[in-house]
Amino acid sequence: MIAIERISHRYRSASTAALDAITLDVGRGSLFGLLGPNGAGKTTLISLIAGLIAPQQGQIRVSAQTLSDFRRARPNAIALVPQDYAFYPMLTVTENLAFFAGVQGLDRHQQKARSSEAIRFARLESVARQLAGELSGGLRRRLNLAIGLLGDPALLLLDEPTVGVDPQSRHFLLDAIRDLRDAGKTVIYTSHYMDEVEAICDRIAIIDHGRVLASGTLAEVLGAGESQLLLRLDRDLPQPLLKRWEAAHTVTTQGANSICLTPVPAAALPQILRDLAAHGLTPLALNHGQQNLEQVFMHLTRRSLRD
Ligand SMILES: Nc1ncnc2c1ncn2[C@@H]1O[C@H](COP(=O)(O)OP(=O)(O)OP(=O)(O)O)[C@@H](O)[C@H]1O
Repeated sequence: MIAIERISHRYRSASTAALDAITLDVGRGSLFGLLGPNGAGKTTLISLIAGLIAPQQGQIRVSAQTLSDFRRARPNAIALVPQDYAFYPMLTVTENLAFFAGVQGLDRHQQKARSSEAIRFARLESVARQLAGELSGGLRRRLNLAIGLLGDPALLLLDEPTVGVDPQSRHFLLDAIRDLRDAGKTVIYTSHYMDEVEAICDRIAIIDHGRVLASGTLAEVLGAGESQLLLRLDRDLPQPLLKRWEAAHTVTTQGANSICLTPVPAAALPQILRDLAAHGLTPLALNHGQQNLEQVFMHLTRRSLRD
């Protein structure tokens, strides 16, 4: 549905580009996760897709049209649910929805129908008459989402929709996002939370410093990581063995007597076990396999998602 072709963007006051020749394809009806640490360029990218800022280089095509032609033909088809709360705290939930439905140019009948539908979908019935500024963090996020749904968008852009919410609302929001995808909407979703992205997204892209480091299905991106061996031993690793392993692997300490070796192809396991036996060490726990998304991310960026 969306083809992002070599999009670059540099803010006026910035010395480096926020986006540097980003190319991505997002299929119709898919749930696409954009992962990256602070400052990676996620918000800039979805602001470009939403048409809030104009691309300086490259182009975005939606349903085979240029973004501006698509937006002109279907002004409400792309909705952005921003990171910040985008409603009036002094208005009630219902008044906010009525106001934003009006902004979207819906007629009276549509305003009523779409507001009721958004309240129902976000399960805001019990707080419909409450001031938005008095809602809990989770309910505010749900109101943000409800406002984004008023125009019945085909493409929904969600910028960190679960930041600062309680576990129950987080669960609700993730289920709701999945339901939107199941109803045929295309959803692009940015997050710091690996577990969320692993749980709900069909495809993901890891971005950092404005570049795509990996993209594809979860299995494809995980496949780009290295195999690793996590070991918990009955005592400290002796220096000679550490030196020997460091010649073939990256060895990191993970806590008392726990270490992680990467890369460790399956064929290297028998020798590692022989090394342990030769030094009189007993593995208390041993876990060999693929890295998870967090580890792949660290491997690709050399930093944690929450730096
Ligand atoms: N209005 C602006 N003017 C100048 N530089 C900006 C502006 N907005 C963002 N940037 C810079 O552009 C880069 C990308 O920022 P962006 O907000 O897109 O990242 P992000 O991945 O969404 O980060 P976060 O998770 O913190 O929201 C950063 O280096 C940021 O400092």
